[in-house]
Amino acid sequence: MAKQSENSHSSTRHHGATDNTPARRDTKLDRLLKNKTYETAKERETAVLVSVPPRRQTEAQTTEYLDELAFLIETAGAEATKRFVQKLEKPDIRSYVGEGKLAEIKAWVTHEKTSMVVFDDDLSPSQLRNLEAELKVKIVDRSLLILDIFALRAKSATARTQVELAQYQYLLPRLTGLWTHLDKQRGGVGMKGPGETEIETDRRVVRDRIAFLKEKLEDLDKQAHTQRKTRTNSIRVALVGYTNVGKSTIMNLLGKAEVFAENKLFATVDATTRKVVLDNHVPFLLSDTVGFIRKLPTKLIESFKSTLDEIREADLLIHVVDISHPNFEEQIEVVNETLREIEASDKPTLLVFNKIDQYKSEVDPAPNFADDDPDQEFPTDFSAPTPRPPLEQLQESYMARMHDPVVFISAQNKENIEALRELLARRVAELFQVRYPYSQPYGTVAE
Ligand SMILES: Nc1nc2c(ncn2[C@@H]2O[C@H](COP(=O)(O)OP(=O)(O)OP(=O)(O)O)[C@@H](O)[C@H]2O)c(=O)[nH]1
Ligand SMILES: [Mg+2]
Repeated sequence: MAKQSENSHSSTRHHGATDNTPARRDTKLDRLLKNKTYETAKERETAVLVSVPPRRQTEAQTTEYLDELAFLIETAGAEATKRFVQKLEKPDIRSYVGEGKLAEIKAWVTHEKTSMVVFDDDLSPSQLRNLEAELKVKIVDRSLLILDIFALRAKSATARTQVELAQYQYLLPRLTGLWTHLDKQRGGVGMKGPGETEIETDRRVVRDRIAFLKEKLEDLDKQAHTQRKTRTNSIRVALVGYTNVGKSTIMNLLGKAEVFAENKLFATVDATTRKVVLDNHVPFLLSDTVGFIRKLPTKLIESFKSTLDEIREADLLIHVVDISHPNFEEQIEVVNETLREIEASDKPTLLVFNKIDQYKSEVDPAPNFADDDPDQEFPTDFSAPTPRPPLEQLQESYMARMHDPVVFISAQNKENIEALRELLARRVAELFQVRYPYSQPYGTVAE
């Protein structure tokens, strides 16, 4: 099989998703030159991506999902070098992919430098074991990858405890024989979880640890709850949305906060709250929260209860959407679905379409993956770009369609921010009136 760089034909890739165009050769030599010193040039781990899309899934969707997986891998500090796709009715119960595809992956892994194989789904404990035995490299599934990124990002005691809890819950059913033959390859992506000794101890120890972490979280929760109680008489607003849509950037704009914003997935894992006073309007509390993503592991949602409380207890949600993303409509759905899951879907909501500066009314088609073509990351379909409506038309249609107020902005270029401020101030004032009919908003709002 010819060595080929990761599929690079989708111009829908963006946000810095892995971009290995043949033109932009990033050879080992280039990297060494960049790093100057040979000895200290630490090589990035390389990852092979595997996806088993259901037959009804379009090629464009498959590419988008793989782009997102490549972006997650990049965020975790590794590089996606190859993609394997196999359309199946449902994943193989034994090895996730079929026998033939597994042999193909094995051939690649054996001949090309590969640190890990990453699956765009969760694997059952037995699939994980079988794949490890067969491929003899690190096997990372979607939950493990997301947990790894969360572990990198979590800073506060609460977030760290939440991540640790989710890691142990992930580990528990996978204890038997896990990673035993991989001791030498420990470290790097997918391995930031509990250390060697814990992995080798029995389930009881892990269960004890889970119980301990749950108790610790309860304590932290009580403290947070008491803190929140002191913020009486304030309307609480929470920024929600898919990961990387610009929530923290908006938080920084409105709240004059210094929240970490970055073109990486899950830049924010800790919740941050700031008091916001817009000119002479009613002050309110604004919280920035963790972003959502498709197939967010349920266990992770459960263990992030305290962070998600910020959303659950909010009076108003600002649902931020990245309109420049080709999949933005599906992302809206993922966010709405997650809100339903955490029982926060019936709150008043402002829909904020961000990144209008980057909106393109034409999106290049995704490459067409042929089912039985072994080199299927190569596109076989170069049809015309998919047209999308001009921004004005999209705005009109959304404004007419949604029952929630809608505003279109560019947080980066500070475009239309005044409209957002006005809308927000008006909604907060209305909510304040309903909630505290006998209160004066000014001077009564506690920090
Ligand atoms: N082009 C453009 N980029 C933007 C805009 N707003 C934010 N960004 C960029 O988008 C990236 C993600 O922004 P964040 O504010 O970190 O997004 P987030 O929603 O907080 O992301 P997570 O915390 O990872 O869920 C950053 O590189 C921002 O600079 C915008 O209006 N236009
Ligand atoms: Mg953020």
